[in-house]
Amino acid sequence: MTDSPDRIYATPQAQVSDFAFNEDVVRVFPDMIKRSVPGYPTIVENLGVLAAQFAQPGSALYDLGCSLGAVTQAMRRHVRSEGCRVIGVDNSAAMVTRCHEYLHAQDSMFQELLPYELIEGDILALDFKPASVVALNFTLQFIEPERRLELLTRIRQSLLPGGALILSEKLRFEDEAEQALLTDLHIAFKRANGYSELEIAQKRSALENVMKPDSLQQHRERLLAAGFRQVTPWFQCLNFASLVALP
Ligand SMILES: Nc1ncnc2c1ncn2[C@@H]1O[C@H](C[S@+](CC[C@H]([NH3+])C(=O)[O-])CC(=O)[O-])[C@@H](O)[C@H]1O
Ligand SMILES: O=C(O)C(=O)Cc1ccccc1
Repeated sequence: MTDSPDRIYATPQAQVSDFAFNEDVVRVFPDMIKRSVPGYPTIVENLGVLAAQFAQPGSALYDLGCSLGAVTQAMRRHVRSEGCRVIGVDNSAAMVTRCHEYLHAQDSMFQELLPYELIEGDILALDFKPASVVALNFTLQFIEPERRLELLTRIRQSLLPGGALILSEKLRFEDEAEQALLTDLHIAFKRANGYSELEIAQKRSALENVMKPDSLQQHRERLLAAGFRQVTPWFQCLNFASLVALP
């Protein structure tokens, strides 16, 4: 389980196919996400701290679109509330298989971790248990835009008093100049992390039809429409942000 370097887009492809969370991506995912998402390690670690703050005894903590379980691991390390369990959900079989291995490894390294459950399935079809913490860490942007409100409404309905939704996303900016500046800075971040111009361009084209970021205002309005009463950004690094939404 070493971090294999991401070279997926390093060679020219005649036609770049749509990005998918398949076995090739799973193999390099820890390296890919660290080198592509500014602030990712800080967000993940602090998600554990936030989860500990909002966790209610005897409730479920969801990691929706858990990939390899980085957020699940952070929650298991930080949360001390009695009778909680972390439920990781992802619809990529390749991710879930590898996620099991990472969580077993965590179990062998630490004691007194929260129990966990992994579900291979679509978060749009999930039957939510009463939850105190729900994390959507860079997952909502991969959900069809017209289904986002329905998902957030179901999350809101499953949240217990004192709980929270933590939503991390790549942001889009309505102001053209701001969008251009932060896009350029994100490309500079990728370049600084060793990605070539070809890798950056091919990945951008692979993500075009698959990942659809919203603006902060769209997120805020949709969260309020879903029934959340307070929406507070707690982190932003370039065009990547994380919000806490309270029921
Ligand atoms: N409908 C769906 N149902 C379930 N899973 C889904 C769905 N759509 C996409 N996914 C899953 O959501 C994850 C998004 S990655 C999350 C990173 C992680 N949270 C992390 O903190 O490391 C974000 C990124 O790579 O930028 C993938 O594993 C998909 O299979
Ligand atoms: O690479 C990008 O441009 C991104 O916006 C983030 C990302 C990170 C990992 C998988 C898919 C998208």
